[in-house]
Amino acid sequence: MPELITTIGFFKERVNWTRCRHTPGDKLPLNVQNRTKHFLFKVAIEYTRSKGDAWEDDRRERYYFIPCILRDNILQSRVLTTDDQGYLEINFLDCSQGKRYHKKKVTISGDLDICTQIHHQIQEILSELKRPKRFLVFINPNSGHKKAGKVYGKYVAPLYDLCGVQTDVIVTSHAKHATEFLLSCDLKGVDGVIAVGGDGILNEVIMGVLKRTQIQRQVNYDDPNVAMEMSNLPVGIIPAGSGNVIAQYLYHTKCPFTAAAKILQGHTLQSNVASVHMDQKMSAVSSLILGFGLFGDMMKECEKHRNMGPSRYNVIPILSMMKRRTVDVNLSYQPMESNKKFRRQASCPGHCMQHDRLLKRAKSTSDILEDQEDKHWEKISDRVFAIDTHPIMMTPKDGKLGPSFGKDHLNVFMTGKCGLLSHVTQLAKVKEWDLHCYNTKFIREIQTQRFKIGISNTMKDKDFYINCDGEALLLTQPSFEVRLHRRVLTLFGQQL
Ligand SMILES: Nc1ncnc2c1ncn2[C@@H]1O[C@H](COP(=O)(O)OP(=O)(O)OP(=O)(O)O)[C@@H](O)[C@H]1O
Repeated sequence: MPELITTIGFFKERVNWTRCRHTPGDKLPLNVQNRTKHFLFKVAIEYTRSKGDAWEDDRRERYYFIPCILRDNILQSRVLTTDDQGYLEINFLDCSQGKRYHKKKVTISGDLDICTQIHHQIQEILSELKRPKRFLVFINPNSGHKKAGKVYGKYVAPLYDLCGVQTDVIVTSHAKHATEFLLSCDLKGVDGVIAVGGDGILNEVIMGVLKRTQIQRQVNYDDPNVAMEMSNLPVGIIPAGSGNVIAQYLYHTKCPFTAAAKILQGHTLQSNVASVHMDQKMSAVSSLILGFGLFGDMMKECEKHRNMGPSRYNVIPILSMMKRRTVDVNLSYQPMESNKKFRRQASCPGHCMQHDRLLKRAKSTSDILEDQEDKHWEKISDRVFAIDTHPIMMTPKDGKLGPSFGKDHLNVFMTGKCGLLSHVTQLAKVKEWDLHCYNTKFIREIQTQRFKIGISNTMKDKDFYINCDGEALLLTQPSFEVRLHRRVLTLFGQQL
């Protein structure tokens, strides 16, 4: 048995830590108030911390601080006995130190019946929480530092074992293995799919889950005119890759234990994806970033240097910037209402900043604002370095840009001609998620749910790439189409 300290705990406030008084010899009262957001103890407890603590030796007549366990943070409990004495061990998630979770254990000692009663109440709470019980897990041994398997073994498997969660683990043997597997496997009884690795393996899982849903519901996902249906099988990511951007968005940290715990807690949100269509096929889906031009080239270079590990992302982008090239593109898009309003404002006689900006743009580019044949598409021809969009939109939050899931449109950013220094400065601001990072004269912003990009005839013999969630996708024809599918993807995680 662990060493125990006898205290009486009074937990009345909605705080993580609260004051409790030691009263030796008091009979253990049972009062577990668990019906609200917090799991509150009002019991005499004997308490140990998993890490040593200064007050461990001091057993009498003083105040102690004991964690109050949030209902959502209970992991597991069990009753232990020695003669007439009962011990109740509760494992829980401590989130008192920032955004990361830590596993902690509290041991309550006292009358066996009372311990058993509390244990049953905890089991009741756990069943009310309706947490996932079984996961299908894909580990990409090639991700990041090639340690995804170790990460899973160290941080995830022990937690799920402790909580009695069943896992079917597949270590991928080749690229696209996860997608292929998900299209044909039996998912009966599976409450969620977990990718262990980077954004690339997550993308493969998402592709598999979404395609499977469309096939089951007879939706022709290859046709960009057709909206995809929602997949309600949640997908989670244990960060073990190089970038781990989506994990940061969903769990607010790149800590694999925290990600595993948050997936276990079972909170989900609906997210968007953008489909990429070429050659009458859906070539890819993006749930994070879609970048044509500079970011496509950059990702192609990064892939060539995969042997450098995650440090490739520090070096290769600089080299790619030095070699940046422009592309002559024809972009067609279906404008959102806000774009139409923007156009109306420009045609009115009043003076405003938007008015001025649009007039300048009309003079300097060959915008064709209204396609007579199909009035729902507008066209722009321009020479650009990059065209990017983010299915998880970045919106203002606490003085920076932060992720927003499930928005009703895509913001498409076209980076036009600009000096190298200005471009580098702007990208540095994007990296910092500065509020004004796209607010510069060489970037044009369009709001749309669908757009097409065509490369001008003079450049058709060159290779171009799309950065799709960190993977480089080669253009197999000189044009492609992108369509937003709103809230079709269920992800484990929470909006900040
Ligand atoms: N067994 C495998 N062998 C080789 N490649 C694989 C295997 N399993 C998956 N892949 C591919 O590895 C690529 C990269 O994986 P992943 O994104 O997980 O790691 P990463 O690139 O290091 O991380 P990040 O995307 O966060 O930068 C994916 O495109 C995936 O197709």
